[in-house]
Amino acid sequence: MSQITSLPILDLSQLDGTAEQQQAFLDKLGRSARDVGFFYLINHGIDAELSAQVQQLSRRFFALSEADKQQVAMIHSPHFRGYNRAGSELTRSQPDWREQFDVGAERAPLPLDSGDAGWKRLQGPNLWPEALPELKPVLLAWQKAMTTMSLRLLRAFARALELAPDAFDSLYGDKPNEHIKLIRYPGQTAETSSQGVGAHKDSGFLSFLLQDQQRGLQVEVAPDQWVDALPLNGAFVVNIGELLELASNGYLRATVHRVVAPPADQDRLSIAFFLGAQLDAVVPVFNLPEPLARLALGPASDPLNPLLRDVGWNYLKGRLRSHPDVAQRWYNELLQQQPQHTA
Ligand SMILES: O=C(O)CCC(=O)C(=O)O
Ligand SMILES: [Fe+2]
Repeated sequence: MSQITSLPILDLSQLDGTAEQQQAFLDKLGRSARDVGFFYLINHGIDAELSAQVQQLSRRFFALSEADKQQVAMIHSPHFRGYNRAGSELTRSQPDWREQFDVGAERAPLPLDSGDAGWKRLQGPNLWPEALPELKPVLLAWQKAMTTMSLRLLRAFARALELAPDAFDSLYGDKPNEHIKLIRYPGQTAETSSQGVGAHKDSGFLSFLLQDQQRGLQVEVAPDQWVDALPLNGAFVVNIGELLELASNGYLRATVHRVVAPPADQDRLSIAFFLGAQLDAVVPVFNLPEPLARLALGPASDPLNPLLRDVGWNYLKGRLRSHPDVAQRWYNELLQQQPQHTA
């Protein structure tokens, strides 16, 4: 039984302060990341006006006609970008009751040879809705700001683990995985389950959630003990992904979380930003100083979700499992060769 009843609050502006303030931030970061794996981040420097614009445009996107949303349906994208209607994504084989729009780094596809690794197809352009041209510049501006801020936090994590501040730099290089997901959870109806998104861990380094006023996000602080991550104005909810769990040999926790669908006639909007490593990186185990290393239990092993140190394969594994229709259309050859990737 855990005593934790709410998430800790971290103030990123302390990193601009005196040596004592910086150390206080790093201590609290290390503790929060280890004990809960989830916290609120305030004074993060992301322009509130820009985040509000992202929220307003997301609402307008989800209010577009079905035909306009289908113009950017993910099934058209070998790079797993675009729109999915509620019920089409699976978590632990169960449909999630949420509609969503996925945006990644806006990069040209990699040139492909026939024998190339399947994950090389993940890089490529986004799909953008013709009916909402303002969405692209605003989301790309927010993505850039979020990448800068999150890399700063990742360097603070390295310091909190008593590693060199640039210890993780080569894992993301100049091509970090910058994945935005606009998410709308419709209210529950008699026909739908309460699974907004089923219990899961995130796969990357760090995840940031910009919530609206509607509750629903829950964090598993101890086996089967769930704490609400209630919306906190101006804050991001931050959590640790599997890459940091792997890199710290399990010293840091990628904590399980889920979203319960809102009541009937209400909805919930959440904007997620996932910071991941470069697709061609391989995650080493970093040598932590002895007092920390003694507390590292090794990364959790879950037979339903084996962790792969090869970043591209680990990311592709998650995408194939979450979006079987896209997998079937664009990765059919791979599914037949390597059925373990579809488990
Ligand atoms: O909707 C949220 O706030 C959380 C979403 C989430 O956990 C995810 O998409 O990985
Ligand atoms: Fe998540």
